[in-house]
Amino acid sequence: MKTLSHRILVMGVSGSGKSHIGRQLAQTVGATFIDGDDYHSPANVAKMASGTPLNDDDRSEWLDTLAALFADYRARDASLVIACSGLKRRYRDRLRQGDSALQILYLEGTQELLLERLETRAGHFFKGDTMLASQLADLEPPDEEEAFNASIALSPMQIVDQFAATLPLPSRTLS
Ligand SMILES: Nc1ncnc2c1ncn2[C@@H]1O[C@H](COP(=O)(O)OP(=O)(O)O)[C@@H](O)[C@H]1O
Ligand SMILES: O=C(O)[C@H](O)[C@@H](O)[C@H](O)[C@H](O)COP(=O)(O)O
Repeated sequence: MKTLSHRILVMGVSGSGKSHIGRQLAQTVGATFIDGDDYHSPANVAKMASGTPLNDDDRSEWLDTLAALFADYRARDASLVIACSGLKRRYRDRLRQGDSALQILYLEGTQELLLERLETRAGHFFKGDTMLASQLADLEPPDEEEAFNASIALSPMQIVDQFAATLPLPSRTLS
């Protein structure tokens, strides 16, 4: 009996709600939650904390580590939600590794609302409007083929419920 499992990427710029909503989504669909930021190297964290945006090279090993986690859970038919900025299309293709079943939730918001969210968030290494501007500059928004797009003006549960409704039921078993 094959059980449907999910691999889900929650993407967006800093402050879009990836960690907060990704955690709630994982609970809703019965998946493990991994915050991609926990896998940044100390050098990357120090670089961002100093106000210097990451570049493609900085992100390379980090993306491969997260891609390996998706592949491991897929091989075990286990459900996983990863919160990861996934700013560029080629980053998301790297995380997907040809897994057409990988689902993407894209959290979209205005720069004003994003800044407001970053200001309300305490004790995070990622700060400042220049850093957010660099993220928005790097962002290649997915189209509707690639991702489900949710406005961060909605409540976390509204976003989770809307996205979860698009998924095949994870508990349904297939004979
Ligand atoms: N939909 C939402 N509505 C209101 N506040 C939110 C929403 N999503 C996230 N937040 C809050 O916004 C801040 C940034 O969320 P976070 O998950 O840290 O974003 P990211 O991981 O994308 O940087 C946190 O204080 C979080 O509690
Ligand atoms: O790709 C990047 O430049 C980083 O991953 C960045 O997008 C990420 O957002 C920061 O690590 C801050 O973490 P939060 O997104 O949780 O604010």
